[in-house]
Amino acid sequence: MVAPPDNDVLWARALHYTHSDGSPALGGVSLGVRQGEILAVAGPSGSGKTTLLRCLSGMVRVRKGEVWFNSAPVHTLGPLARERLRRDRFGWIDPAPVLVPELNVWENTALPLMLRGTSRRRAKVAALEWLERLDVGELARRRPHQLRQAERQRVCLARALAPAPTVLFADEPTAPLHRADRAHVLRTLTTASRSHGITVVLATHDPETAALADRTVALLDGRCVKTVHLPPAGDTTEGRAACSLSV
Ligand SMILES: Nc1ncnc2c1ncn2[C@@H]1O[C@H](COP(=O)(O)OP(=O)(O)OP(=O)(O)O)[C@@H](O)[C@H]1O
Repeated sequence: MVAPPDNDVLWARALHYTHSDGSPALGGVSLGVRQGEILAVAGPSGSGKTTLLRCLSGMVRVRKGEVWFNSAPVHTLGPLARERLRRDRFGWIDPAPVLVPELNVWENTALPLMLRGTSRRRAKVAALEWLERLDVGELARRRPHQLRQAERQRVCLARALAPAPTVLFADEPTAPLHRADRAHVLRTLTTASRSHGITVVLATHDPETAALADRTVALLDGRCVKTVHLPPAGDTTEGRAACSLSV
């Protein structure tokens, strides 16, 4: 077993995954994600994006292949160790906003921090800061059922960012949003990632969303078909769109 290159925070080699009913999902995916990078995983519906994120984050154990986080072999960890890794180092955003209905907005946002051992007081401060950044600070005392879908998704984003995860996995995070909300949420996600050095693995089938990433890995039928490298973030939008291919 050979450890991954030092500059990759996350690294996968020859990942295979077949669902319990026999449906094939990944057929030998290899990739590396650098510290602080925003990597888009693009591809049509059913291409394996969600499954890849679930394997990389340790949510499911890969059937064949390797996943490394820094120098830790995630593929050999047991369920408890993977759970701890997800709690302490990773964040996750689902396509549909899922919040605890009995807790108000700031309590939902503070929850991952408190699970990590942060005091309720400090977790509340961090939660309120992130809710403000996402323009939902005034909703802090409301319950999830009192919010619009787009507001709930912003709360989910605040909840994922508040603990400053090393890697944030975002599975179609703007799927339930209108165009204007989508742009705002994506801007917040990319700005937060760059200012806090958070690595983001972003599954999307939307080319506009993928264009915000530093690099895109395209999947088709569970296999990587190409990698698109974009110029550094300081370049113009036109420059970023003119990407190079390294198949
Ligand atoms: N729980 C499951 N049981 C069986 N097959 C599944 C399951 N989840 C996904 N699949 C199948 O695995 C393949 C990959 O699915 P996956 O959800 O990873 O793709 P995706 O690119 O994220 O798609 P989408 O954009 O629609 O979410 C598809 O063929 C899908 O039908």
